[in-house]
Amino acid sequence: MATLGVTHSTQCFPPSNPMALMPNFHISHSLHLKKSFTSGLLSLSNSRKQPNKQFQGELLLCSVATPTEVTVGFDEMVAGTKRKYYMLGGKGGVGKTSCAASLAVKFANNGHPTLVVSTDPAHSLSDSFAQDLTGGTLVPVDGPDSPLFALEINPEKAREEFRGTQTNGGSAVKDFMDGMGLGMIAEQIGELKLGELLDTPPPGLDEAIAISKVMQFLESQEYSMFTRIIFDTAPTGHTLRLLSLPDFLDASIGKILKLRQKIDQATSAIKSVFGQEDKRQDAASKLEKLRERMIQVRELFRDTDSTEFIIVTIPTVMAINESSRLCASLKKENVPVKRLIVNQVLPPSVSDCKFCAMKIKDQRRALNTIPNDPDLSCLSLVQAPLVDVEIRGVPALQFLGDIVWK
Ligand SMILES: Nc1ncnc2c1ncn2[C@@H]1O[C@H](COP(=O)(O)OP(=O)(O)OP(=O)(O)O)[C@@H](O)[C@H]1O
Repeated sequence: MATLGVTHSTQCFPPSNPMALMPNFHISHSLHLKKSFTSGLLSLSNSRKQPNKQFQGELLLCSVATPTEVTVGFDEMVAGTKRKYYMLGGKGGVGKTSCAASLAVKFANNGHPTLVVSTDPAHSLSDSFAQDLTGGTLVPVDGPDSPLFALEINPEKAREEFRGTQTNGGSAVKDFMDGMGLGMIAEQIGELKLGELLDTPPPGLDEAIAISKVMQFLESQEYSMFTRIIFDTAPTGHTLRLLSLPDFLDASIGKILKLRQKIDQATSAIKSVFGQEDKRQDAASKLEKLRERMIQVRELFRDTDSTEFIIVTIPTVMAINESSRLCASLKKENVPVKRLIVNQVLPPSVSDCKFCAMKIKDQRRALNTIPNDPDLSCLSLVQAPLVDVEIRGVPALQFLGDIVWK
């Protein structure tokens, strides 16, 4: 079956020709979409009769400029059977889920048993795969050649465990100290933000716990088959908070535990009177566990051998600016980032639609800011076209994946 495809080049900035930022769309017969994903993609239905016709518009020939350039195509992503983690993040609504799901399908079709996980509280993986993935367990996705499983993890539910720690631990410590007349130490603990930590968990904690839960799953034999793990993360703000969270928690929990230890030692003779020893121990060990998990998440995010953070954006100045800030924060935190996906790029218009012409111009203007951006300019740029149907279901994701992941 001849179906539509769109080819484009993977780019690296700065370009030799900064104007050469419009995508080069080709029609190809190379895609074989399973089932019937044959709608008028890219409004190019007429061109189906003219395979290999190259569309109007400038070639996207942003050449490689830096001598340190690393090839970051799909070949590099797919190579090897050692487990790799890909985190996709960016502004809300830019297409993170569509890109994450399409990457998962592509890995699975290239022989990798793959797990795609959503840690965004507003899940859309189910919608993307057109399959019910709710329930917090691994669900097999029908269609790809190798096993593909998806998991929508409920970050709030994952936090319940920690909520338990907050309630038990908080009241146990407070009651205990009130009873002992240790108001001064209570104040000290207050300064250590114990109350804050226990009453209002810092932003990013939900997602960090969700990620650490997935990592726990993955340690078990049952899940050892997965060689590619993709995280569809929550929008940028959450990611930024998540990145700084482990250090904050590490320091706070560490101080809290140290102080508790001191209190426990000082009052060991009479603390059994309060009958809360078990509860306190439990709270302390949960806090300790939480700290260990946060350290694990921090290490995962910074592991250049196994992890890559991929920024997804759209060609608007606002989204690109936000991506730049995200990129700067990721770099500052030593999170490996090499790729920028610019999604929903309009194909050059063949009609005399004024709105389209204006929109294309506007997108081009936004795209032109990338080569001059100090943080984004060193990333490898991949452009994905805006298609004229919603990307839903495995055949559609396979189609998108073959465009984006080359
Ligand atoms: N290249 C594209 N062409 C056409 N539609 C697209 C494209 N990419 C994404 N979409 C559509 O845009 C909508 C939002 O996409 P998606 O859910 O992947 O974004 P998101 O960044 O994960 O959103 P959120 O931040 O809300 O989780 C969906 O309806 C999706 O089908």
